[in-house]
Amino acid sequence: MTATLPPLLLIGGGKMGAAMLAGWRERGISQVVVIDPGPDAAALAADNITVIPSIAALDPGFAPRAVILAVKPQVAPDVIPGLARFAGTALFVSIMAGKTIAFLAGHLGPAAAIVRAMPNTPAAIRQGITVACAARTVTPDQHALAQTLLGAVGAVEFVTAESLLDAVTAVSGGGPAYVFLLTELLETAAIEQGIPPDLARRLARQTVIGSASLLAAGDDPPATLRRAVTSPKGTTERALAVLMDHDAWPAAMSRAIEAATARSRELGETG
Ligand SMILES: NC(=O)C1=CN([C@@H]2O[C@H](COP(=O)(O)OP(=O)(O)OC[C@H]3O[C@@H](n4cnc5c(N)ncnc54)[C@H](O)[C@@H]3O)[C@@H](O)[C@H]2O)C=CC1
Ligand SMILES: O=C(O)[C@@H]1CCC=N1
Repeated sequence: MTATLPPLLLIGGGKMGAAMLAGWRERGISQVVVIDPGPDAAALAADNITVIPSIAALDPGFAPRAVILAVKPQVAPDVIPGLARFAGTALFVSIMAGKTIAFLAGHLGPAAAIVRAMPNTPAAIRQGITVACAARTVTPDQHALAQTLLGAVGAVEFVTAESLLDAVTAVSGGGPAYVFLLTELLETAAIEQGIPPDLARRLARQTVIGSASLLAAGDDPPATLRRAVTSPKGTTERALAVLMDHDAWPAAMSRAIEAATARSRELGETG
């Protein structure tokens, strides 16, 4: 495959790092070095992909055009200072929850070109959505590179207000977890009503898969699709009266998103 991506340095080859790496491979990579000390990281090695345990093992001649930070926010203070030498030449893309552009610039220097981004796990099948915010130091070419790198795993939206990233982290960053919890709860409730566990699992799973596919298949808003299920005086209406009670799902979802947004801000300040 013709390489379309320049040399890249990926810090952290865990769930999100590996998902992005897979997306980049589809685009055609020239060279990617992955730094990850974890026992599973070696499995990421492939043509044009080298895995090393620490920056100390990096070939001093390697000149990445972008450094992608995909470690946990708590690890950031240990790894970022060692990357400052690339700040004059490389774009930095961080997907770490909470960690602000100012925090990164504090370690990399005020001239560093930094994009803070928040993807989500459907990135693993190129169905993710990422919201990104670029520092003023990012050049148009680097902006385009960030779009390409993040766009390799799904849709990308750039925003100018970085403060939105905390709420985005709560909504779409963590969002898949809420959908999976819904699937788990549906299965449990099915079993409570006497449905055999195997069938309960398949019902819950395929209902979520089918519903998401229906959403993807057209332009109808979710409320329209919901109403299409809800026959007047029927069964769904009874269930929705419970779930849509103000103190039930609407309040719980608001509280959940508020709590996650606050935690993202906290991660920015402490870790
Ligand atoms: N999991 C998710 O749904 C999402 C996670 N994120 C963010 O992505 C980042 C990574 O999260 P995950 O991939 O879920 O975590 P993960 O735990 O799967 O991956 C983190 C990787 O970093 C490696 N690592 C640990 N110390 C290191 C070091 N000193 N140098 C290099 N690598 C090191 C670990 O071995 C591991 O492979 C986090 O900052 C998280 O906030 C962003 C969007 C969604
Ligand atoms: O839970 C977390 O902190 C990360 C950020 C969004 C999804 N997972």
